[in-house]
Amino acid sequence: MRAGLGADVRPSSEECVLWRALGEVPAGFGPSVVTLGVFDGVHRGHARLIDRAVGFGRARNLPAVLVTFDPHPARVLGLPRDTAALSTVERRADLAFGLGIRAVCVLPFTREFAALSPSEFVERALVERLRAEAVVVGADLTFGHRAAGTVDTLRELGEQRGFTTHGVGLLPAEAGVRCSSTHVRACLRRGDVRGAARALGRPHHVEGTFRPDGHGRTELVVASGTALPAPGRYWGRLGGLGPLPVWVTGEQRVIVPVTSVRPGPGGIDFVA
Ligand SMILES: Cc1cc2nc3c(=O)[nH]c(=O)nc-3n(C[C@H](O)[C@H](O)[C@H](O)COP(=O)(O)O)c2cc1C
Ligand SMILES: Nc1ncnc2c1ncn2[C@@H]1O[C@H](COP(=O)(O)OP(=O)(O)OP(=O)(O)O)[C@@H](O)[C@H]1O
Repeated sequence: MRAGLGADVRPSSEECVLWRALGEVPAGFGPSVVTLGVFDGVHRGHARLIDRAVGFGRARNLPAVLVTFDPHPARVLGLPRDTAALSTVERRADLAFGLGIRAVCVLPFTREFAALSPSEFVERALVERLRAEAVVVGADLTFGHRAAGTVDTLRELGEQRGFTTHGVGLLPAEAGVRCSSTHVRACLRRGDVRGAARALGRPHHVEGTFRPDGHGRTELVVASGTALPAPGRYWGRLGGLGPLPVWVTGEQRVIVPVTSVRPGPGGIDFVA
């Protein structure tokens, strides 16, 4: 994050910032246009929403801010859903910056945070800190305690607190299927990396640490909780290499049959 985005000072055109809590938003920041949700993977549906927010921001000369929750709310609340991470928070932010977002604000999602009512959340995050003038969300957004807030709730609160609310129609991934992080995770679970790429708008990318595997090959070790395709053989791109055949094992590892990969942090794009 870079400092100095306060007191009605607009960021310069290259400047993008990542705040890891509401408390990191500089006093006096805003006004702004905000888009809201988890945004794991930043798929094509998310990109539609971000485009809309960035467009509003440009038209009003306001920075577009993406508010995201981490970890995934369903994981924190123990809901029976696959919440394997499609992207780290840093990658999520970089993808959003690439689409024109100027600031990403990560809200650590805890049980205590989940207990905030829709109006408390709106007041603390959108009004006090970000001074939202417009809020752009998908038509199915829910927020606040017991997921009680909807786009209509947001619209009512906005009318009272001085921001406009814009619900964006949901983009399908393919006929009859909404483009969602859940859909991408389901594609990966069945090894359909092409389906995942169609929804994401790019190949699924997995980050981790490369190291020699002791058998004349290289392995990428990924953190638990990361969404990997089902165990099996795929085509991957890494660094300047590929596509190469790669093997996903059941132990959060991807085997690459070459030794020329530099050990250390890196990632693989699953292209087929
Ligand atoms: C302040 C706040 C409190 C929340 N509390 C709950 C909750 O009690 N139960 C729940 O299932 N989800 C809760 N959520 C999660 C939302 O319902 C929703 O999953 C999240 O905001 C992501 O939005 P989306 O998946 O609808 O795009 C809360 C979200 C926020 C911002
Ligand atoms: N297909 C879509 N088209 C337009 N907006 C979307 C689409 N999917 C999600 N959104 C919106 O993007 C924001 C972020 O949503 P979120 O990350 O919760 O999406 P998701 O893909 O449904 O995630 P998950 O499947 O993990 O619940 C929300 O405002 C949501 O309404």
